Order: sequence, then C-alpha cells, then structure tokens
Amino acid sequence: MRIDIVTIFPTFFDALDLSLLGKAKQSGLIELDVHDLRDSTHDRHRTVDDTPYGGGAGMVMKPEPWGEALDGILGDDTEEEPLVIFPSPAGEVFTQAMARELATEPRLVFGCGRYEGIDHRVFDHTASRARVRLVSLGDYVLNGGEVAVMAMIEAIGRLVPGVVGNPESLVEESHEDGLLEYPSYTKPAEWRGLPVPPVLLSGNHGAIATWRRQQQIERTREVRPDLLPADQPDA
Ligand SMILES: COc1ccc2nc(C(=O)O)sc2c1
Repeated sequence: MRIDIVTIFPTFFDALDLSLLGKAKQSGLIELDVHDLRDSTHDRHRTVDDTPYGGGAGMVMKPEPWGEALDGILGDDTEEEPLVIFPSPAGEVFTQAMARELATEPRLVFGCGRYEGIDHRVFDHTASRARVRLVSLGDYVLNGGEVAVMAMIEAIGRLVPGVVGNPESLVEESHEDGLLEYPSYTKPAEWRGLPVPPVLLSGNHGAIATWRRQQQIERTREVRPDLLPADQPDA
C-alpha cells in the first residue's frame, strides 16, 4: 500500500516511523510519503490561507497550493484511480468497517485541512481525477486533519496483510465482530486482592468462550447499546 499525506505540519507524522507501522515502512509493506503543503507555495511567506469569501471568522486554505501539491501526487498515477481522503467534521464517520474497506486500497492520499477548512473547489477539482471522501473521526471537532489522519492510518495500516505478526490478534477485538471486546487478564492470578475470573483458569475452552461472548454482550449492552443488532438484543 502506498500512502501520501499533504499537511502544513509534516513532522507531525514522524510518529509513523515507530512501532508496527515503522516496521511496515521498513519492510516495504507500506510506502509512506509526507508532503509539506508550503512546498507548493511561491510567495516569500509561503502563504496557504486567506480570508473567507462571504465573511466570517478565521481563514480558509487557498486552492492553489492544494492543486499544485495534488498535481505532483496524482499526476503520476497511471493505474487505478487513487482514493483521496480529506478529514472533515462534515465527513462520514470513520468506522472499523471503513478501515477494513480502505485497507484493501492499493493507494491512499490524505489531505490535512487546517484553519476553517480547505476551499471547497479543491474537493470538486480533485474529484475530477480521483475518488474523494470526506471522513470524520466522530462527532467532535479537532483543530485540523492531522490527528484524524494519524488515527485512520493506524486503524487501516494494522489491517494490511503482514503488518500485524499474528492475524489472529485482529479477530477478537472491539468492533471487529460488531461487539466490544471481552476483558483481558494475565499473571498474577491475584493482584492487590483482585482475582482473575476463575473460568479463565479452568482450562475449559468451551466455558471460556461462552464467558467471553457473554462479557462482550454485557459490555456492549452497557456501553454501546447502539451496536447491538436491533432484532437480537441478546446478540
Ligand atoms: C480544518 O480541518 C479540520 C478541522 C477540524 C476537523 N475535525 C475533524 C474530526 O474528524 O473531528 S477532521 C478536521 C479537519
């Protein structure tokens, strides 16, 4: 998978050189290029924003630098039309299902907005040469797209085959089967007077599986009842 990121804070993504994603980059499983939007400006102050037409508070990101930056990224794409994702509070909400879907894409381009957002014509023009999706992390507003892109790249990258050593560990996770994950325990069997649930020490794998499933249902019903299938309240 090839990932390109356009941002005015390129060093923000230095963290992607760490841990699993860092190893995926070193192994070539994921190719990642971060582009500084200001490299696509040509004035002394490397200006990327201007006042909004129609008035209002804040500044809007100018279209020209974005057009030039994306020319350089999309211009050489001769294969399948790439997918360009712009994090936005006005976007569809990012989910584990979307992460699974995006993990199958050969190429992703992320455009990080700042200020009050990007001139809307950038989305319209980009849609003439790529697939475009506006995506939000959730029902809250960040100061820019970088945190959202970091979260999405982690959620997507770990699903790329080969990135996570044991694919089994991807199966029993929150949201993977539509429910929240069961609670986990490790040694010691008792810690500060708190025991591990006895069933987990029983060696009875059937009873353990049943207990874990019930824990998932109980946790989901308590914390995220919206995730329970309407026709199967007991999942
Ligand atoms: C200006 O760019 C922004 C601003 C806020 C924001 N909030 C997001 C979110 O996912 O909540 S993405 C995003 C992008």
